[in-house]
Amino acid sequence: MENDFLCILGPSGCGKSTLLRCVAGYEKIDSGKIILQGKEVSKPGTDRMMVFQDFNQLFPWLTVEKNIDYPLRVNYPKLSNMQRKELTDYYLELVNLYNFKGFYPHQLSGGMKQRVAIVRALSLHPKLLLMDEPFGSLDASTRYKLQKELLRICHHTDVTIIFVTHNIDEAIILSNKIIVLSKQPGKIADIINNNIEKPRLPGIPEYGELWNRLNELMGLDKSIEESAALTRDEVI
Ligand SMILES: Nc1ncnc2c1ncn2[C@@H]1O[C@H](COP(=O)(O)OP(=O)(O)OP(=O)(O)O)[C@@H](O)[C@H]1O
Repeated sequence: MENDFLCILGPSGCGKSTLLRCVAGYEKIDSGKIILQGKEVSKPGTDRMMVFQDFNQLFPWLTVEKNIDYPLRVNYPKLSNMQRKELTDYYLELVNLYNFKGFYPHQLSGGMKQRVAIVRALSLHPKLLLMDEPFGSLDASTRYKLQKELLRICHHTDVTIIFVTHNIDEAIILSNKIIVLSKQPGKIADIINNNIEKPRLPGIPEYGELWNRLNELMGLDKSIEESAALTRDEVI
């Protein structure tokens, strides 16, 4: 489906990244098939672009602008310089980084690098944007800002996102649908439609109910209240 947001949620080591890498075409699968719009996936392609957790996925020797321009030049050689520039400018404006186009990756914050990586992937107009814990290395407040930013970006594209996370809150805040994997060996524990109205705030009763259900499906033992208390204690 176009413009869908699917989260793959599961505890550490259950095979979330492996599943995503299979969809990307990076891994050989032992059995079964991955079909995208009627075609079997057998190798990587620009119809499925990946964004990783690692901040160092940009080319360090190229400016922000050139980081977006280079894949466009390689994959769409018929685009003129002007067309590529228009596309690059459009995507940089989409993530409010136009003024940073001359910067090199080492001059950007982690959150800014991830935003460049997201629009670099989107500029190739993939059907699927595959995201492997892209905000996992960010502090809580930047992570929250980028989650909101990602939802905003989604409104401007027709891409479908498959987003891997082990963070229950992240899955609830972002997704329309959640595939829950159980502990290793990972099996699909359930597929859940997430229809909670946005903005999804932890105080809403449906939020707490879904949180506890996901937690139980993942085979974890803490309730949302215990988890919040733990976080408070850690902060104190
Ligand atoms: N279906 C599978 N068949 C064979 N090996 C698997 C399968 N799923 C996972 N593995 C192996 O299990 C290990 C952990 O998998 P993976 O990194 O995908 O887990 P994860 O859920 O993404 O973990 P984390 O959240 O800690 O990143 C890897 O070595 C991977 O090769």
